Amino acid sequence: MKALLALADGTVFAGSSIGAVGEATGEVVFNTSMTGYQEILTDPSYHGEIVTMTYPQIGNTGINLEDVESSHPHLAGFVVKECCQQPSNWRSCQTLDAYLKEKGIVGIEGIDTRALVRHIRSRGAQTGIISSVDLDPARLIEKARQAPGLIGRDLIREVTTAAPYRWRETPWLLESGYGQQQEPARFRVVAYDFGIKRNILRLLAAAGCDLTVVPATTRAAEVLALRPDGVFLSNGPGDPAPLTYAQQAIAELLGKVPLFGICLGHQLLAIALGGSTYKLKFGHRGGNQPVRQQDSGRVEITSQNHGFAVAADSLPEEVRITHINLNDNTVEGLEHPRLAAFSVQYHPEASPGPHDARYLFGRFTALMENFRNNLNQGKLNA
Ligand SMILES: NC(=O)CC[C@H](N)C(=O)O
Repeated sequence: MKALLALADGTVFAGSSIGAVGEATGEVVFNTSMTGYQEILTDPSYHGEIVTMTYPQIGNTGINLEDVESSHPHLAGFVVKECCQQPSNWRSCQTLDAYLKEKGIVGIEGIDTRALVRHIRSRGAQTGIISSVDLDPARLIEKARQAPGLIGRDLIREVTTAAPYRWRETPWLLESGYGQQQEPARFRVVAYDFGIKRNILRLLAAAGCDLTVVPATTRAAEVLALRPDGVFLSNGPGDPAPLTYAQQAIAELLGKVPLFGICLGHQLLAIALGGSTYKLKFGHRGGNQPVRQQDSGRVEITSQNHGFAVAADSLPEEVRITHINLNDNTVEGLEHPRLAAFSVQYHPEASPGPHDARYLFGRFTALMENFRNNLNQGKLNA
């Protein structure tokens, strides 16, 4: 069945429908990961986005029941060059196409994804529409123009948990699959769910954190009432700027409890510290983004998925920029030593991607340990 992808600037690509028959609008972005499409589909940070995979064949290993980062796909639409109809993998139980159909995700294949990505890189990310029900280019371009962009919208309320829950699952092992936390946890951690990826929770559980996941709108006082040793600020979709309730909660937690943020959590922490964010031309999405640790000069290859970034010159003096992106020198990590808070723009949990940055989970537990010791010695008065 025929399908079209139309961009707000009037560019139209013709291809074939995959997944659900229908129409979907969102910001058209691209991800350069060669694999990991299941994790990408189910990463809640893609809510509101139409994701184009630059790797030409997607779906080769099918769909399994395990490699998911949340309960279901969140992205608005999916664009591939070729959707593999004969997957081969010992865990595969479904084709990508059947999965997208079952989950109601509209997709398109058979377009020149290289031309699309080059277009986005030169013109910038913009809204677009995939349709397999309306094939009139002019009408689709108009619908793409009418569709809301990402700026100024609160998307985290649409993906956050309705109620708090506990988490004990640990990372996947080849011999035994996902594990369960065994030893008594050393740290009580409250994790804000702005659209949290499960592998973050698994790695925190493996690092010895007793986890309570709370809705995005939870107030600081409610978090402190749980007497946490640390608070984690998750990844999530959309623009951090309009999320004033989350910024306020973080500002109230600063100095009272150690904080660790990833991606949207990093952006919200920066705003709570007095900084600001801006929209990148086309963002960073993929598994090979080089990031330099400013202290050691070491380079990590990182997994990333973001369209907004922290403005370096907006940060107050006490905030240290700890990591920078070597492709475009944007801020990739920061810390406020006195207030025991740090964050990264990239994804140390990978899923999918390299594991270079897993040390950050250990940094969080060390920070909590230190904070606790200082409290016990009556040293901390921040
Ligand atoms: N993965 C994320 O948390 C993304 C953060 C934010 N939504 C951005 O696009 O910049």
